[in-house]
Amino acid sequence: MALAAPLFRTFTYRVPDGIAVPIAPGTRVLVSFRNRPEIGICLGATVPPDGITLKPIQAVVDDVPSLPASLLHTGKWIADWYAAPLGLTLRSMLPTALTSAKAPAPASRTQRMVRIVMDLPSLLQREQTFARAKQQRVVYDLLEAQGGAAPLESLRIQANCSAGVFTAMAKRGLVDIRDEVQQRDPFADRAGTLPPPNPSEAQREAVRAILAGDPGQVFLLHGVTGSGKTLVYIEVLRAVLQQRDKTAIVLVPEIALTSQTVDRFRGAFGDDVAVLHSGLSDGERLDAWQSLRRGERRIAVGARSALFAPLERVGVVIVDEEHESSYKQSETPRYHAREAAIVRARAEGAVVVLGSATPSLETWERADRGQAIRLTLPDRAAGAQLPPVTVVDMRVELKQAVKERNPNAPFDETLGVFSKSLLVALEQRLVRGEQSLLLLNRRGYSSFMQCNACGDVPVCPHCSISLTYHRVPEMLVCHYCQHQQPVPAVCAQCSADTMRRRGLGTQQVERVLSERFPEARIARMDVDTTSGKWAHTQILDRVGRGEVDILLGTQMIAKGLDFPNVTLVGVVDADTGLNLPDFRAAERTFQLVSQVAGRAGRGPKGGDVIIQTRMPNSHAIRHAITHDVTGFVREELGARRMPAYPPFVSIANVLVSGLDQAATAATAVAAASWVQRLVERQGLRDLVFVGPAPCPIDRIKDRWRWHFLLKSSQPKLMTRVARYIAERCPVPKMHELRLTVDRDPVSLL
Ligand SMILES: Nc1ncnc2c1ncn2[C@@H]1O[C@H](COP(=O)(O)OP(=O)(O)OP(=O)(O)O)[C@@H](O)[C@H]1O
Ligand SMILES: [Zn+2]
Repeated sequence: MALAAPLFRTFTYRVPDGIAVPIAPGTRVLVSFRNRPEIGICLGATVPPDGITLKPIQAVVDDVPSLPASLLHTGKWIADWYAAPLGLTLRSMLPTALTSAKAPAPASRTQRMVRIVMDLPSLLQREQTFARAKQQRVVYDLLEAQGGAAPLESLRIQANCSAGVFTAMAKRGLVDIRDEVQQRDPFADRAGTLPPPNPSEAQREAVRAILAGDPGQVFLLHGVTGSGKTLVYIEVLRAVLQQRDKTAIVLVPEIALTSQTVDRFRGAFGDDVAVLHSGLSDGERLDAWQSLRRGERRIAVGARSALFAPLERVGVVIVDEEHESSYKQSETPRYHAREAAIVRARAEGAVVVLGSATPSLETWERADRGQAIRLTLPDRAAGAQLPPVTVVDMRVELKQAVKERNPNAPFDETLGVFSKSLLVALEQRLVRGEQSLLLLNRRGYSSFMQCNACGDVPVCPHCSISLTYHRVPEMLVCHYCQHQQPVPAVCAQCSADTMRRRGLGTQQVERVLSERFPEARIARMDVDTTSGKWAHTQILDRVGRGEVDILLGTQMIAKGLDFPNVTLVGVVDADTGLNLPDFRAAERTFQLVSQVAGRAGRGPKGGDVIIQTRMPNSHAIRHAITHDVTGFVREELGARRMPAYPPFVSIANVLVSGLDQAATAATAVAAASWVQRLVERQGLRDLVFVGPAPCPIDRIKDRWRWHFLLKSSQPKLMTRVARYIAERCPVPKMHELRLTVDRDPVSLL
């Protein structure tokens, strides 16, 4: 039996009289473990060794196994491949309500909401209204950035103020406060979408090929942005459900950001769709799970973990935007949902469709090797064209601007933020009543502060990372641990009053924009404006209804959005991720820039893309400009051969962390030589070893971090070694030292 403990072993219990045998594998049973009631998952029967008294099972909880054979198989594969304890893995595949020996608490149905009732559009009005009420101003600005309404509790935490501030604002008639029944699952009753259009010949061809696939066959559906991949999915689902009487799983990167796509599935299949999203309470999640289990709903749509939907007779597993790194789980079990999807589909005899306009190098290679069939949608649907892309070299732009600048004029804040051509293009859109999207993948106001005299940069006391300057509310914030501290008036090192803000964040772009275009309706979408449960969906719905002229945001706005009235996409700074010390930096940048560019010109009005960069010659940017995936992949694959990186080798990142710097370093060095000895003893020639060294971010949340990398061209060997390390590598029991093995990591920071 498997129990949810961080141990690489299984447990044996006795089946007492009165409980029917055999108990089917995948069945939940109640046992006593460490003197506490726990839910265990039966794996099978064994012959117990002589002379050992076994504890009895207390009860069998399921009448049919909670984990059917294909899921149990997938769980075992995940535990094996990613070197994770089986019990923890199986637990993470089931809804919380099913793995706790206690009943789930009912979810609270109401929450206190704050809404703006008095509009203060101009800066002057705001300065007057909030002359001496600084905290009220902060709350007001926060509310506005979140679309005018937000839960009181989340605002209070963000503004770091007392509840009295809200009461005072309500008294002044600025906001309204009331208890509202929490919006129920917004996917349960969203307005229906139009019936899907008729598929084009290219789409029909892809559907035919997928439906003709052998059981377990993997397809790469490579369709340019706006080519209508969703319609291909819908037609495949229709055939699988109606003609073959089977079920289906659809994975999307993040439900909140892909509400449009989800709406289309619901529009086509109505209540046959169970939407599994993170906003569900434990009870709601259980309901959804059971409706799938009983066969009342036949399509599970959700992020990563929807892969574990308890469906039987699965005919197809679709992974939309398969290149997204959110498919990798960042805690144990550290599985990649795309890879696990292939394993489950094989066990079910289902086909797999991996869809993307910018496929991952792993999937591209898989198709090159013949392990996936490549299907291509080369053109946009309904005759739309891919938008032309203009590049602005911001180095040249700035030089020019400085040269032309009138020394007597006041400092122009748009300098260095917007190029002339982007400003002109934005202006045109506003005049024509069209919409624009602006990407800047950095939240906050300024990325960091620096002393002009001594060069000192305030860093987080808990992490090796500079603090980001936030203006609303005004704070220095750590983006890794959420630590906040007041903005220093003088330098902590040299006491000079010369602290300057450097680097651009979304809050600053929003401010510059609203000053430059005071009449424009601007919405900002980043982590800070989307803390409310349905905030993402609300912002996107407003864009869809035409209530937003300019949507500004981080990578959140680059995922699958389909708004025909968006005729301009601007990338404020394409270089934010390009210099990260990670072998995937170029791939990520190429995908992000290509994806956001692909949001433009999806309707009959066409569209333009303007990309601002200081590195116009990097291959990530060059190929994104021409929408050239093949060109990018060819060049990037070349760079991954020497030194070897995925997809040419399998890698595992072994991370050692702990509270004491010296002990962490010593443990990492000892672990590395332990592995080195293992490699030598076993004569493992196909195992390359890099490190140990401090991680690029060598401290997060007070924990020091060291790592070393293992590379091998033999996945089986990697599985054995990774597991051996996770299970056996000695780690001293002090300073909270911890060793984790991250197989196929998506980030090396
Ligand atoms: N055969 C068709 N005829 C008319 N319109 C279509 C057809 N197929 C798709 N469309 C429309 O084209 C638009 C783009 O489709 P969709 O959002 O599925 O693209 P996509 O391939 O997922 O793109 P991306 O990768 O950029 O998200 C949608 O508005 C869709 O309704
Ligand atoms: Zn921190």
